[in-house]
Amino acid sequence: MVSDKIKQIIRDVPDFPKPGIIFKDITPILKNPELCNEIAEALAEQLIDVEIDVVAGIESRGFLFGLALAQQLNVPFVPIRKAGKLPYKTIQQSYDLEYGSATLEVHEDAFDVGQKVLIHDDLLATGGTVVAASALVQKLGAEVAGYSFLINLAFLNGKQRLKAYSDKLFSLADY
Ligand SMILES: O=P(O)(O)OC[C@H]1O[C@H](OP(=O)(O)OP(=O)(O)O)[C@H](O)[C@@H]1O
Ligand SMILES: Nc1ncnc2[nH]cnc12
Repeated sequence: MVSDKIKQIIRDVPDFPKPGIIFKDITPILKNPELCNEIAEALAEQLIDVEIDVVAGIESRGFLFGLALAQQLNVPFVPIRKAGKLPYKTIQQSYDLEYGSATLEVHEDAFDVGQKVLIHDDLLATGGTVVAASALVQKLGAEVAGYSFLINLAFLNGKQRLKAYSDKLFSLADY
């Protein structure tokens, strides 16, 4: 199964980027094109019953499979980026994550009012990052259609924080 393959190939790096964090390193996945294809297909398969107009991926690891997922679903892709990277007019949202804090931005014309936006990232930890992304989606008058991750660190209970936006949460490998 794809979840077993992901768990086998991921590298745990203790104390990165801070003492006490066990970092889930997905770079070994990227060296395996067959598994990358399988993951993109499995992400799309999980979403078969979800109405989705756009996939939004979060910089940077959310870009890796976000575009592949959008192509599988045949819908547009929107990059949600860290502050200062997007060239046109943006809106911003600051947040805390498992090991720090940051600001996310999206172009102000990224979504149309009422569009159903699937938020994709590689990993759900505390949920701070995707909550900020959800706030950006809502600020532009669009709706969060659901969330898609390769990995859910379920012991950190990020899911609880997402319920205010959508209870549709999909992941391929849970810890
Ligand atoms: O659920 P949270 O506690 O918010 O943490 C999850 C976020 O942390 C990581 O990103 P990071 O900010 O390290 O950036 P990167 O993708 O550029 O490595 C990961 O890719 C998620 O976006
Ligand atoms: N433990 C972790 N491993 C990889 N990325 C993360 N983002 C937040 N927590 C993480």
